[in-house]
Amino acid sequence: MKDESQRISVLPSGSDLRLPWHLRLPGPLERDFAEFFRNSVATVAPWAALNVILLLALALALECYISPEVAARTWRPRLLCAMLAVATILVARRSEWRRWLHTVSLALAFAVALTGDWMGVAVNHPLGFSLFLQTPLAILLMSVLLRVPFYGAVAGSVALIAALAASLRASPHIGLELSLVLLLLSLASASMSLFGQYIYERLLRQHFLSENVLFQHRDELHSANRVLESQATVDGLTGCLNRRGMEARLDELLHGFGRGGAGERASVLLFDIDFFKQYNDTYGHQAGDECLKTVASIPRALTQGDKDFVARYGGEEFMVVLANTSLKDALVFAERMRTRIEQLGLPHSGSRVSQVVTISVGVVCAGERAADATTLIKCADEALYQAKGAGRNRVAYMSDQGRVATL
Ligand SMILES: Nc1nc2c(ncn2[C@@H]2O[C@H](COP(=O)(O)OP(=O)(O)OP(=O)(O)O)[C@@H](O)[C@H]2O)c(=O)[nH]1
Repeated sequence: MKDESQRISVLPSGSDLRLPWHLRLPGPLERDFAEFFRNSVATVAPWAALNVILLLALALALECYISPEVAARTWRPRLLCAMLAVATILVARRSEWRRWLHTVSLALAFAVALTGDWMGVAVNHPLGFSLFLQTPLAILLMSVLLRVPFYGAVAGSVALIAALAASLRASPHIGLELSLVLLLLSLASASMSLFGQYIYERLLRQHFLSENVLFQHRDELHSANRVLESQATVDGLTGCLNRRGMEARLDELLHGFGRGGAGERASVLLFDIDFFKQYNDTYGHQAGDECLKTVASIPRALTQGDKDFVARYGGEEFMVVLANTSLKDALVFAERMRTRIEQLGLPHSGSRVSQVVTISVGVVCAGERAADATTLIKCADEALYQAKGAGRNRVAYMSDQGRVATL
């Protein structure tokens, strides 16, 4: 039951994915989102800016056609706007300048609206009021095309509408009614484009948040799996591989034979502590556990190869597998291990062979006539049995001919 709840807790929960109404993401996610947002806007911003340049050119052409005097006043402000549009294209395309994208986009929208206001006040022509329409167009440009972030677009829209109101008041050619119509149009444009911008940014943030949370949980899931995997193959008391881990590693090693993996040899050493039952009876089960841990630390310290390993085969029985090791070398290892454990000097008054803890070892080598894991373990067990029978605290081995001898 406990395991099940732990497993479920690594999956995303609803609260991880809930985006607040004000759109702000928690902590560093907000910074990451800003970059993600800028990069997504950068792909459309150059086309939006190009669109602005074309419209500015068309407006100027129309002004030249209707009234060359008006065009003589408006070409400079229109050129300024076109230059800012070019700057927007450049900033969007260069990744090292991209952090300025929203600032330049805002500057372009302000330039379009404010030059419109200025021209509307300066130009005296029956169609001059249309110049004030650049404000609602600039608001649309800022939110819908250049995708300035929502709060920037709100502030920008308020400032542009205030500037329009001031310009209309200052204009000697525009009456109150027309002023109200123009203001209403700008307000309508602002409310619709800001609403659209809010929805768009919300969807984008939600998508970003979901992906991030899922990635995060996937990583958590992977590390939890790694922990579970190691728990399933490692013995909790000694830190050696458990029997399941041992079987997997030994199979892997033996399957590598003939594929140039770990060479064509491997030696298997099976050992157990002499008179361990008496040790438990004398010193208690807990001291027995400590003794197992200390004894296991010796072969773990002695094994060096990547493919060598030590496993707790069961109870007080351990297995050492030495990859690419001949019988001769395995016997040297076994003898060294036996001596080191004896030299630990762990008192064992219940033992009938020594005053300290000792081990008996059975060794077998999988050579050219490579055996399967079961046969190898059976042979090592037979050798261990002989070591016990020959008086314990010694190493016995099975030769290539299948004969058992003690050292
Ligand atoms: N403390 C402790 N004891 C264990 C553990 N696993 C097995 N044992 C004990 O190990 C003892 C093994 O006893 P036996 O199989 O009779 O072997 P032995 O007394 O070592 O005798 P020989 O192997 O013939 O020298 C048993 O008493 C088990 O209870 C463990 O995890 N902790």
